[in-house]
Amino acid sequence: MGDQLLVGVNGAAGRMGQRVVVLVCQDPDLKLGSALDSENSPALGKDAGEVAGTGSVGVEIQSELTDRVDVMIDFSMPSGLLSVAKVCAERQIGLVAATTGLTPEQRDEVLSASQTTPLILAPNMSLAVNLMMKLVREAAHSLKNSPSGVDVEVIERHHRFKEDAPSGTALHFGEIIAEEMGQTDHVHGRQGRPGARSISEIGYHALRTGDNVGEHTIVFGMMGETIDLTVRGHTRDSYVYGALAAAKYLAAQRPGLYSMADVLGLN
Ligand SMILES: NC(=O)c1ccc[n+]([C@@H]2O[C@H](COP(=O)([O-])OP(=O)(O)OC[C@H]3O[C@@H](n4cnc5c(N)ncnc54)[C@H](O)[C@@H]3O)[C@@H](O)[C@H]2O)c1
Ligand SMILES: O=C(O)C1=N[C@H](C(=O)O)CCC1
Repeated sequence: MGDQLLVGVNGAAGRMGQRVVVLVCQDPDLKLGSALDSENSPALGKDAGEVAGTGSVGVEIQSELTDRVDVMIDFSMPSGLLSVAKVCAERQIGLVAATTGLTPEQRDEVLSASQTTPLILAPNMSLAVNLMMKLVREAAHSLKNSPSGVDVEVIERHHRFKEDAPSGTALHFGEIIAEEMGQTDHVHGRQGRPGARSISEIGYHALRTGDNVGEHTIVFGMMGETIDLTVRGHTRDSYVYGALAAAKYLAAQRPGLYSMADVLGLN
C-alpha cells in the first residue's frame, strides 16, 4: 500500500527492537523499511522477522541505513543512537529515540538533530508511565509546602539484563519532582552511616531481578502517612505501542523537539 509509513528500526535484534519489528508488521498503516543493528551483531544479514520470531518479513538486518524510511525508531545503545541520530538529521528522517543511559553530552548531541528533523527523545514511551509523570508532578506540587516535610524516593525494578541504572524513567521522575519541590541532592542507594536523611534529597533505588519489564514506584513519605504511586509494565509491547504512535505523530511534524505528552494527548 503506497500510503503506508516506512519505518526503520535501530537495535532490531534486541529485546525491544524485535517487538518493534513484529508490531510494525502487524500495523496496516506501517511498513518495515529497514532493520539496523550493530556492525558486530550476529544477526546481520538475517531476516528481521525471522530474528523476531514472526517469520520472514523480507527485510535483512544491516549495519547501515541504505533503504528509504520515513521515520526511525531507536531502541539500541547510546553509541547506536548517536550514529542513527546523525543520519536522521542529515537525511531529515523523523526519529523516535528511546535509548536510555546517555551522558549529558550524548543527550545534547541527540537533541541537536531536532534542528533539522522531527525528534522525540523520551526515556519511556508507555501511555501509563507518561500519565504517571503527570500524576507525580501534581502530587509533588500539592505536597511541596507540607508542614511536616516530605521525603521523596524513587524505586525502580527491571530485568537482570538491563545495563544502565537507575532507569532513564526513574531519573526523569526525579527531574519532575525536583522541578516542583526544589530538591538538590540526588542520592543513589544508601549504606554505612549516611546520617539522618535531608529533605533536600531524592533517593533512587534500582532493583534488577529476573525478566521484569519495568516498574516504578514514587514514595512520598510524611510524618504519619505515606503515598506510593506505582506503575507496572506487563509486557514490552506497552513501550512499543507508544513508539509506533510517536512515529505516526512525527511523520506529520516539522523539524523540532516533541514529547510523548504531545503524542499521547496528555498536555
Ligand atoms: N523509552 C522506552 O520506552 C524504553 C523501553 C524499553 C527499553 N528502553 C531502552 O532501549 C534500549 C534497548 O533496550 P533492550 O532491552 O532492547 O536492549 P538489548 O540489549 O536487548 O538490545 C539492544 C540492541 O541494540 C544493538 N546495538 C548495540 N550497539 C548498536 C549500534 N551501535 N547500532 C545499532 N544497534 C546497536 C544490540 O546489538 C542489540 O541488538 C535500552 O537503552 C533501554 O533502556 C527504552
Ligand atoms: O527494559 C529497559 O531497559 C527499560 N528501560 C527504560 C528506562 O531505562 O527507563 C524504560 C523501561 C524499560
